Amino acid sequence: MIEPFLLAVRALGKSVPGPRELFRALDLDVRAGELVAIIGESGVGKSTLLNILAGLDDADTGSVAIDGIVLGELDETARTRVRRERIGFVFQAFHILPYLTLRQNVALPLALISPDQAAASARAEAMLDAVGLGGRGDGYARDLSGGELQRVAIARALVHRPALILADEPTGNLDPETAARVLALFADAVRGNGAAGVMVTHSDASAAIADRVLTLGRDGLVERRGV
Ligand SMILES: Nc1ncnc2c1ncn2[C@@H]1O[C@H](COP(=O)(O)OP(=O)(O)OP(=O)(O)O)[C@@H](O)[C@H]1O
Repeated sequence: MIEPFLLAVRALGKSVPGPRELFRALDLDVRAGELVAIIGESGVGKSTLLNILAGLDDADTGSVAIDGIVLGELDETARTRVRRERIGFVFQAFHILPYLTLRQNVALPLALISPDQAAASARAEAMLDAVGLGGRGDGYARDLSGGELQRVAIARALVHRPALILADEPTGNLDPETAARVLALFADAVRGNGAAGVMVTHSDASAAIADRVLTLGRDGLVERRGV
């Protein structure tokens, strides 16, 4: 059977020590080129869900399939490979490594999966250009503003053309104008690359750019209407 969705999540359940159930029977389908925003109160489990989608955390029940590959059926080595090759992650705190140049930071996901380091470096330069930081590749994180750092983080998440792009509060620390620019870039990247995008956010402005807005609660994700 051909899976029509790039990301297909079925009957996902997760509890944390307490014990406290975060969610159960959670389903989510995201098509190629579609950007979904997930909102919900603090502590409902949004970041936990994103980490499960990325294969960084395990669900208690249910399954996550990326491009038809079920993460739970893979051993750790295979799961790491899927994560490296098919997933781009924009973390809230950027995670730009301070001792690497910006070009090396952006090239890193590609350098991990490709032996052609020169090509990785050239592609990183093109990505920096695409996020408005052309010519800054030799610089370091300490030279950048918060908005610039977030743009580097987006360039790095996209450099290896991942099928699934995940973002945890991608505009969390940015002023409204910079946030709008970063969001537009992110949405273009998802749609332009035919990727599936899932973004966790508290911001209405961020949610507004998504194709669908889903609220996370105990019973899973519920579509918000009339945005
Ligand atoms: N490993 C763990 N052990 C114990 N509790 C955990 C663990 N991981 C997450 N939690 C708890 O699960 C809940 C969900 O956390 P999570 O960070 O996913 O929420 P969130 O919706 O992203 O919140 P916020 O919007 O505040 O970032 C929190 O109450 C958190 O303390």
